[in-house]
Amino acid sequence: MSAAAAATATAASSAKLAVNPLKHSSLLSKSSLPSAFSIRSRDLPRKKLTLVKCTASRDGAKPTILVAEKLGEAGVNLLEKFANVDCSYNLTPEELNTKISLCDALIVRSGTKVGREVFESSRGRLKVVGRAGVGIDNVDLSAATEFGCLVVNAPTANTIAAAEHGIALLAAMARNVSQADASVKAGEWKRNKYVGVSLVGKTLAVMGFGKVGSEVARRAKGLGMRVIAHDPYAPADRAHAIGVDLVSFDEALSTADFISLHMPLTPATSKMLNDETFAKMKKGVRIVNVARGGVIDEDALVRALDAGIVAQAALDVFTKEPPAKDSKLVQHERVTVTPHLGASTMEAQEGVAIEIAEAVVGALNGELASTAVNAPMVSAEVLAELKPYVVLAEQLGRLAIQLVAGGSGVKNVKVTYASARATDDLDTRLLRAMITKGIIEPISDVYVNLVNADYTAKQRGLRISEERVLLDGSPESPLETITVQLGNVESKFASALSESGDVKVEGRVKDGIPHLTKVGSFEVDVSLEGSIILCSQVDQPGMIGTVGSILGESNVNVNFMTVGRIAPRKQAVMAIGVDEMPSNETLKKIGDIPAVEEFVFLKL
Ligand SMILES: NC(=O)C1=CN([C@@H]2O[C@H](COP(=O)(O)OP(=O)(O)OC[C@H]3O[C@@H](n4cnc5c(N)ncnc54)[C@H](O)[C@@H]3O)[C@@H](O)[C@H]2O)C=CC1
Ligand SMILES: O=C(O)C(=O)COP(=O)(O)O
Repeated sequence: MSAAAAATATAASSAKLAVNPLKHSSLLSKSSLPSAFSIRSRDLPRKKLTLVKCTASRDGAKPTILVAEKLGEAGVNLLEKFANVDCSYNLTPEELNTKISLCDALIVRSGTKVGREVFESSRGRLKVVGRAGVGIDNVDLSAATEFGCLVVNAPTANTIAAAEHGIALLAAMARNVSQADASVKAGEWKRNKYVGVSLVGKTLAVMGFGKVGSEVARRAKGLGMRVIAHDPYAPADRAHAIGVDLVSFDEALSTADFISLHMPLTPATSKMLNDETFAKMKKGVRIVNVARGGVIDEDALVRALDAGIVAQAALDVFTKEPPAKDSKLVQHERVTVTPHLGASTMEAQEGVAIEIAEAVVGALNGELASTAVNAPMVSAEVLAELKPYVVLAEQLGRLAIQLVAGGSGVKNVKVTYASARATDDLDTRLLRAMITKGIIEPISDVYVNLVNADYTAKQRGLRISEERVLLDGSPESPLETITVQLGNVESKFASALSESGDVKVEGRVKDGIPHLTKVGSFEVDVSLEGSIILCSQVDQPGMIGTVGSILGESNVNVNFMTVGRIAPRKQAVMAIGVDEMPSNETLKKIGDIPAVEEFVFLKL
């Protein structure tokens, strides 16, 4: 007798009427297909792949999107085709917190602080924050992630606008354009006072060689400048391709005549220009900032200007926006300022509005946003290939947890991916998140999605270890099998225990459809759609017919039936896929069949 069979014998009586206690209720609608054992599962209605779906559209109602800052018309039009759109600008933090509990998505630019209180006030309804621009320093990403709220941005549509504004400020500063303009308008004509400096032949240090930085570099080369760049993460060959040398931070500071800032504001870049770093600069350096005010210690900049270390500065961004009217920095006569206009061109605003509207609508529709900031970004091709495996992963998690007696005690999850693909050619983040979702959602009120899966698992003390088994053969499909094992648990269906005592289920994708292929040590084959009844019995003739008749009499449509057995006439597990939920009475009749030792009903 195998270990599983032995366990079955002891657990059999207590598990006889194991009815699913789960709250998950998304049953497939009743199929119009005839009740026969040979129905192909691909004929059944398919579930949509849902990674971060909003609650409102689950009920069929239109979602509500709050647009809290001016967004280009084309973007608003796009949103209105899909949702109720509330364009309310200049909200106080209190007004925003009140409104947000009625919204599924929020769209902001740089002027709205989306802090923890916003997510708390939304009470779980807010599913997407769209940042209509690049910098997401005004959004509390950890709070968003904790609350399972996806944050997306529009990272490309304003790149050129920001780069052009950087160049505009560079040239305007070097030639005192704004000061001279104000002077002429005040009735003066001071040609000697506003003599500038030339750009050609000067060294420009681009700090942050990303999208904007590299476009600034390209344009500055066109103006005849020597361009160097500092960026700890940028590839040297990309810089070389446009004739730029990547240098260290200190070398950039000490050799530059002009410094242009293009890194994001992060804890690491906060106040990276400060008293100490200004002291390393060439005397008379000129600084342009179209990144974020916070990357400069503004008081230190005033000191550096007064000390003559910095000859001039041109600033589009400030630590606090708008800055105080009497700000020494803003009022400094050698400082040129604009009110955060980097992204403000007609073209960029139109582009950004469309980019963010598409991302937000896509996310509310459950699509994986390619501009997600707090969730794995997976390309459309990879996602298309992984789609059935993502469904398989969630269903295996859902099945495994339902096989555990008192499911909430689960702490250890082992996932094994068997694949002929090289390790770095298989992105398991999505699969892990979906297994986590499948395990946690049936036993809690937490809504798990791709955004908060790892965080939620950690919070609940769920340790998920992943293992790869490298198979021989051609890696046409990304995966052969996924196995989910829950360790140190008791099962309500003892035959689901592996030899090592874990609850174990294995599945694979066949013809694009996820299948359950193993329960404990028993090989089965049932498509993962609808619900499943697992019965353990001594293998004998007539079992399929007996169970089939009970289900048929109760008008429960069977879509699949298989029997996995250790050996003929020994222990067997029968897996029955059903389209409808059988009544308790029907389940009891199955449990009362003398040969049935234990059974369990599992909802997908
Ligand atoms: N003033 C405005 O209206 C606008 C401002 N921006 C700001 O410009 C900045 C850059 O935007 P993109 O180029 O689109 O972003 P990006 O992500 O393409 O580039 C940022 C670059 O900074 C680099 N970086 C990170 N830490 C660094 C460090 N410590 N030192 C040097 N480089 C570092 C990164 O490796 C990356 O290459 C962002 O802060 C964004 O918010 C962007 C658009 C408009
Ligand atoms: O995209 C960015 O990072 C910007 O700074 C642009 O900000 P804005 O959308 O104009 O408030």
